Amino acid sequence: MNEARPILSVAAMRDAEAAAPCGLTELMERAGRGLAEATCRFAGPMPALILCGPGNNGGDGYVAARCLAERGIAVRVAALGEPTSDLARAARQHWEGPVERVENCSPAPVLIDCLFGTGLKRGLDPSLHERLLSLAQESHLAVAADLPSGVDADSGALLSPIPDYHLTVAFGALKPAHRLMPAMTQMGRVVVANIGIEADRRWFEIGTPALPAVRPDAHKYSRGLVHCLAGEMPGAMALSASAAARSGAGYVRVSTSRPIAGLPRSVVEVGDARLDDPRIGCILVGPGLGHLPQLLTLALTSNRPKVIDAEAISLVGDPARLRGQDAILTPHAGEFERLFGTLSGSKADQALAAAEASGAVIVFKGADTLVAAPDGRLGFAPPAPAWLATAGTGDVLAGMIAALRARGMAAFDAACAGVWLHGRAAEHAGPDMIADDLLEHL
Ligand SMILES: NC(=O)C1=CN([C@@H]2O[C@H](COP(=O)(O)OP(=O)(O)OC[C@H]3O[C@@H](n4cnc5c(N)ncnc54)[C@H](O)[C@@H]3O)[C@@H](O)[C@H]2O)[C@H](O)CC1
Ligand SMILES: [K+]
Repeated sequence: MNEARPILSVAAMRDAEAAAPCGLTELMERAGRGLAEATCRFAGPMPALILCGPGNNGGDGYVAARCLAERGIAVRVAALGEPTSDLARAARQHWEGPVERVENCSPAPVLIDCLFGTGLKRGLDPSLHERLLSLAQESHLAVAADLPSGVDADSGALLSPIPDYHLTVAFGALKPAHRLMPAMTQMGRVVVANIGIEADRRWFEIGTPALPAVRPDAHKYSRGLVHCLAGEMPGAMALSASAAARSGAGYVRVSTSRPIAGLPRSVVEVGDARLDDPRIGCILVGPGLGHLPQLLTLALTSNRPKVIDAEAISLVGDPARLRGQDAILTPHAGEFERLFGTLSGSKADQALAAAEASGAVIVFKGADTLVAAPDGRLGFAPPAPAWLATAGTGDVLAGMIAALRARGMAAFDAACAGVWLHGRAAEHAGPDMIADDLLEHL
């Protein structure tokens, strides 16, 4: 797997800052320098206006102003008032230029927002967010330092309206909001400035997967047998089974009571089949299931790994029923709520709570898909095209994950890999794709 980018909550970021051997002053210096560097690369030598807030996000702004001025860029600074933290006060003192007032400063081609970062506690006052929106509107490029001011770093919620940014420079590590809705869609390109902190890697952005190699002595069973349980609407399982076959499973079979149209000829249809067959690498139940709870019950009687998708998720009834199962669940928001109820906290908190309650790997789908493991690992999907939001793409994802699991990947790794490949397949398929088209890009 490519070096996955770590994601730190506000609390984890504070711990990492405190543990940094270089000290906080140097961290701020590196953050400000990284912001100036990224802005220059992105915007070139255009004149810039930096808005500085009272805390350390503002401190980064004063450092960036000094660095931009050293590069010969025409930079102005406007502040909300005097800095309130010692670090920011020191950074302010090292800025030798004038400091204007945010309320009445004039705009510039590049706007750099250093008003608030991870310390935001509530939405900006209406007059301030209006001012931010209008200064961004009058600029050519808007850059956010760490986070757009108005975004809750842990949940991705907008505490007050923000403009659309072209660039967001995260310091040290991504924060959950960089990969959560709705904030993630307004940040433009997100880059991480390395400031030399040691980041915990239990939460991370899902990166390019390392897929198991096909061994020279492979045969169809050793490459992974996926057993699909077709339900009342077998078209959905045709998509899943095709996706499993195209995702490298050695053998895909579907148990069904009637012929299924649209299956590749390599996928085998069977009547009754034993589900305790040790050759089964993964069972898939849910796509097109309809009201056949007995098929879920059947799947749960087997000790084989399983992917539980779609209607089957709601039919589980009680998350505790999954304890001891080697299961991956792939709910969208509605299915998630039907099984787990209304959980509190951010989407990240909810995904982790669901994984803990069920003992299963949870793929909590959406524009900001998360993969949560019961042991606390959490993968955040990199942004995927919005045109994935169409009927049947979930069936394809479930089939892909089942194949990767059957190929011997661990449940959490298979789920992360499936989510990543699904997003990239959609990029290749293009905006006019339907779910069937994804199969040609796996
Ligand atoms: N992560 C690192 O290693 C480093 C991060 N740095 C930067 O510091 C900010 C976080 O700084 P902090 O001082 O904790 O918070 P803020 O600057 O975001 O703001 C805190 C300040 O603002 C007040 N406040 C909060 N919300 C509001 C509001 N809606 N209206 C008015 N005032 C508000 C709050 O009470 C505080 O006084 C991080 O994002 C990085 O940019 C450092 O560079 C060091 C390294
Ligand atoms: K900011």
